[in-house]
Amino acid sequence: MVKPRFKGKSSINPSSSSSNPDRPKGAGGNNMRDRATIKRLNMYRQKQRCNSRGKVIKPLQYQSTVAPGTVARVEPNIKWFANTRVIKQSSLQKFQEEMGAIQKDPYRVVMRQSKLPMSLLHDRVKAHNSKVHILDTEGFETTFGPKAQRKRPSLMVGDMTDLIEQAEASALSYSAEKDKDLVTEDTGVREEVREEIFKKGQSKRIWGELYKVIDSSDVVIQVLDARDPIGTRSKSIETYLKKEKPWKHLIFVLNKCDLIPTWVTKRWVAVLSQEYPTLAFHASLTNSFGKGSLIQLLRQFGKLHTDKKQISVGFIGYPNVGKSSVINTLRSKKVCNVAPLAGETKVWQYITLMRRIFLIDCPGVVYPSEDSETDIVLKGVVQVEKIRNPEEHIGAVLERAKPEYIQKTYRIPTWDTAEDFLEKLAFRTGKLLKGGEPDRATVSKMVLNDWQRGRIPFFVKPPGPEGDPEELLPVEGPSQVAENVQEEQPDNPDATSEEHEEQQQRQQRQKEQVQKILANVRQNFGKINVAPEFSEEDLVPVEMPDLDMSDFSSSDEENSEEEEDGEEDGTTVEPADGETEVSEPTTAQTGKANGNKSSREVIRELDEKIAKYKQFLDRAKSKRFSAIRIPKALSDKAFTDLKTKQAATAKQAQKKASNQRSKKRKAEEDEESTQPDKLTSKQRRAMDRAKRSKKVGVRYYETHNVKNKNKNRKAPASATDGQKANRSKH
Ligand SMILES: Nc1nc2c(ncn2[C@@H]2O[C@H](COP(=O)(O)OP(=O)(O)OP(=O)(O)O)[C@@H](O)[C@H]2O)c(=O)[nH]1
Repeated sequence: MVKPRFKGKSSINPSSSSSNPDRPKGAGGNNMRDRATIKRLNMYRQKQRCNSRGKVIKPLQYQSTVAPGTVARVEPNIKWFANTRVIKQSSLQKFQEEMGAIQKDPYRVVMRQSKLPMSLLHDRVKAHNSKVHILDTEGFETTFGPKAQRKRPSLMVGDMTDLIEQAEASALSYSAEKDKDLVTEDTGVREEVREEIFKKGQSKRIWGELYKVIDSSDVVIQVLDARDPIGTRSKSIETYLKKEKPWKHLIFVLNKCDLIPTWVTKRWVAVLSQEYPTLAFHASLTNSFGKGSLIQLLRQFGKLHTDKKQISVGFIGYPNVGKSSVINTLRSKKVCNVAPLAGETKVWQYITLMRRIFLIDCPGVVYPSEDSETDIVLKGVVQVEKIRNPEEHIGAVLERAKPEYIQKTYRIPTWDTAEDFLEKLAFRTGKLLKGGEPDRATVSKMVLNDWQRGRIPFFVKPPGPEGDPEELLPVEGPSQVAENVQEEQPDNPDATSEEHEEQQQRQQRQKEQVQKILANVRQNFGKINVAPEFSEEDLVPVEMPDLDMSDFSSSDEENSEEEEDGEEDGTTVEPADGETEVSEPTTAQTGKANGNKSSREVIRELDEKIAKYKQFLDRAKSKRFSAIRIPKALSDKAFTDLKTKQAATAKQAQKKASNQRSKKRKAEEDEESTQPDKLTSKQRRAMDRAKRSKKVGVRYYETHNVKNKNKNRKAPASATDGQKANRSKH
């Protein structure tokens, strides 16, 4: 009987295909691929098969999964045990004893510790509460005795009573509100996470930019908003500069002085000068204030660093305080982008002011503080368009600004609440939604924009009672700063007395230099053009020492002088600019000078001055300047003085003119008698006209009398021309 053949599927593939790893030997000739190569090649070639619905029906090799619960076996491999060494207990003990002895011996060293199983030397499991065996390694005498050499831990207290006192003091000063670790009952109410827009100016990148600017600057200028100098000031950066970079000069620039009354500027300058040199500033390309003083100050600082090729001046400060605007004002052109939106400056940038002075603009930085969202909005850090609920901040605006300013700005006489105010404003301005509903959001944005751009008069009152600040707060800036300079010098205990003396002398010299620099910078605040109209209540008369006609054209003069100053020649010019208090010609002096001039020149000068004065007043009216508050008596005096002077000079001029006229007439008559008879009357008139110097009214006659005008055109330009024409006719 024939044995039945095995009908099941054989695991060995008998085919002689080159892709068959099981193919019989010699089927592919002598140069046959081995089994492993064929398997690898097959692996590369394989493709996953899916059904029409995209479900995998044949996974790739090595990607197949087995059903859960399937018992799979892993092939044991000798390689798993390759790195394991087995050691007998007796060998381990020997190792521990011998190595332990060597390790304890201070005169011997265990070499190649990383190659040896050093962990076997120590107990694997250490007791959690194991004692510190100090006495195992050190003797009692050197550890605890009176001759103890062991370092003591530095404790906050010396003895028990100290500890008790301290504990009592800290218990008294404890406040549950500040305790971050206090476990409180969860009421389910959570503070809403601050929106991203309120974190503007606080990013790591911006702080990085700030430190880059500080590191690169020799003089750091902190620009403050005059409306709220303390709110836009960073004490932390000041302390950082004082501690870490004491050799850098820090100055405050109180910008936007045009938005606050002059007495407030004066007072803030006095207050802030007690800590750092402070300058009032109004950034504007056409009507600036403080530019001359600042340039002058920078030049003087440049002189202090004669060892350097140039000095860099970094402008730091809160967003939107006007850092870029100050730089543009100093350069008298737009070199930095400026916008009423915070965060316009994105990265630091270098600007050359002069050959030896570079300016660095820095993005605005928001310093860590406890400011609420409303505070942040009102300081102008957030773009109004991005605020989700602008209505929420209107209450604060109405609280901070005086009602009369709000009434004047928006022409709304009364309101009860912020909502009521918004409704009334929406109706007044026609900002209505469908169905006549007031559009509170739009109106709120409008108010916030006005606030940020300084259209609503507002300022934080400086400390101290109202009045002339100079009487109340003596400006101690220079001496104070000089003291700071002295303080900032690091102590050097090893220095010899000679070195010490030298150091002191150097300090003294530096002190004197800084004092001299700051003594030069005195500003005449009377020249600030204050834009908003403040009420009488907010205005305190400020003394204006040099109130002369020239004051009204100050900005132009100042600019021109500064341009001279700002020449890139690097030479130093002694301080002399319009708004710094340099002695200006008094009226008496000008009067004296006038005496030497001809009356016509005097009249022209006076006319020019009157024109300038008129122009200034027109500008003031159109911009609704409360401007320089000139005490009425003073302005009346200035006017009457001017009028009498003008009248006197006019009379003089008239007299002289009539004298001259009669003289001229005589001369003409004489001339006429000597003239040749040949000339016709027409020619004579033409000659006369050519000879005669132009008088007032001549031009009017020429241009308005059409008949004469035509004649004039036809007439030859000069007598000689006329003669030539005649000759050619003949
Ligand atoms: N009234 C008035 N406005 C000013 C003055 N200086 C700057 N501004 C305005 O303030 C706004 C902000 O000025 P920027 O120079 O862009 O301020 P910034 O500090 O550089 O702002 P960031 O780029 O955010 O750091 C602009 O709309 C300026 O016109 C000033 O002296 N008076």
